[in-house]
Amino acid sequence: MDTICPIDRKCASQISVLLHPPPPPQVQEYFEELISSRQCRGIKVKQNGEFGKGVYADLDFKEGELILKDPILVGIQHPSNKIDCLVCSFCFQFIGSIELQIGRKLYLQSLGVSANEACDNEGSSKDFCDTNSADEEDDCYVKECKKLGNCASSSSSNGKVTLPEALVQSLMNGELVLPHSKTFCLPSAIACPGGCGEAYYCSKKCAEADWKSSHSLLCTGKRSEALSREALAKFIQHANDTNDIFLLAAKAISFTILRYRKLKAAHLKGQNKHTDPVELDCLELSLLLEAWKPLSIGYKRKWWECISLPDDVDCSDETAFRMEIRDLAFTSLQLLKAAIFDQECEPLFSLEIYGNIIGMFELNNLDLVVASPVEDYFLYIDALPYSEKRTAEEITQSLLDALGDGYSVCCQGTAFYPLQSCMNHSCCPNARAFKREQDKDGQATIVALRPISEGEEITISYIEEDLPFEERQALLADYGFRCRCAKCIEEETT
Ligand SMILES: C[S@@+](CC[C@H](N)C(=O)[O-])C[C@H]1O[C@@H](n2cnc3c(N)ncnc32)[C@H](O)[C@@H]1O
Repeated sequence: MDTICPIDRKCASQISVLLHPPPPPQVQEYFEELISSRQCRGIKVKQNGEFGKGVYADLDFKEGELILKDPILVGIQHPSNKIDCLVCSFCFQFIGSIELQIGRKLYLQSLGVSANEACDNEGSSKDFCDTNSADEEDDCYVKECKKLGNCASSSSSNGKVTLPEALVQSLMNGELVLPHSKTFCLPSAIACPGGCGEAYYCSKKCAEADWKSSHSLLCTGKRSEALSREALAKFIQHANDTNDIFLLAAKAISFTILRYRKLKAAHLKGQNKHTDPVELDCLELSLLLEAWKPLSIGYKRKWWECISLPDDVDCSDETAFRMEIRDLAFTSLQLLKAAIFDQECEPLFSLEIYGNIIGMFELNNLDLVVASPVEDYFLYIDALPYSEKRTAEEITQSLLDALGDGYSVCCQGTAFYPLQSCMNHSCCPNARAFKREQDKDGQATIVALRPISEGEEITISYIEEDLPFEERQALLADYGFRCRCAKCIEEETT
């Protein structure tokens, strides 16, 4: 395949500007605004530390204290995890009800839907589910669930106990209310306003925010703003078959295009529409740079250059391996281009930018994890006083047996967090990403591991920090660097 990307050459100068971080005062201003909009107190981003940017304490923190809650800039739930957990496609909190979570999973299980098959449903269109009623939303979800099942193989031999279909249906449609489930109330599932039947939300606010942020271009439903829904379905299918990081890259590109369009509309409002073509080019580039700013801040390298060599690839095959990764990215990019290309944002469709976006995720992303309320529910039942527990278990035990180990699967994905991604690594960190009892969505939550004094750098560990020195360095090679924290420097020299 010819992997020369014509846009790389055509837009070389714009690409170079996009890949150059904005000047320090602009970066500083961006972070100050971001920090003031977050649930955090006393942190600042400094740009010229030993390892480039870093986050520093602006106040003293006590051990266990919350340092930062960082909302996601772009994130995805892994497609294979969608069978296990129904979560809001914007904030990633669990939605529906305990009954729906369990029923949906048992239903898909009974159809033999495997993780990969669950991803194959992308692109199928579905009537718009325009309703506010929780019951109707759930019913609408049941239909979608059936469709997910229909396109999967129907071999239901998964070794788990199967329950009567009517019981599973009654869990999904809300007819069966499980004992004590009201203690674990979840927001109703609201269908995507574009009608894709793929995205669900915890609230209209999240549905609108996702639509405006990126989903309007990436929705496969009737109201999609994509150039071609068929092309979009092909792009999604390719990502599901190869690497779901392409779905996240598509979100980053859609996010930038939509921001660009909004900025341009605001700029042109009330202005002379007949701007000189040269002026218009300059204007478009400066608006694109502004739209791209939240992503320009992230530390970047090209994906095929920074990805570490898998164990099963011999060193002598390294060049071929990196070329293969580059080819794969190029194929994905061509599919995305056919689906959502925007001439005014052409540089975003260069292989150079696509590779850097994915490389940025590779080097900066944090695992997106949200604990399952279904696990909490079964633990709660287990902890009830003896007679209450026995009564409840007359209904719940068969469900637990049918779910098997899968009852506790949490929401899993990957996300880019604008402030957390500025935190440097230390093998002796003073903070960590840690979800507390009350943290029910996908935001990154950073808490102090020990007292931190004003002025100290806030560091987290990207890996299991208690491993021996060489193992730590090997793991950090996946993040593209050799650790030079105090602990590593000391251990290297002794
Ligand atoms: C997630 S970014 C952290 C923010 C980054 N310093 C920046 O300027 O954007 C991770 C990158 O920071 C640098 N880094 C972080 N911790 C480090 C450490 N302990 N030793 C050496 N380099 C480190 C590496 O270049 C790494 O790839």
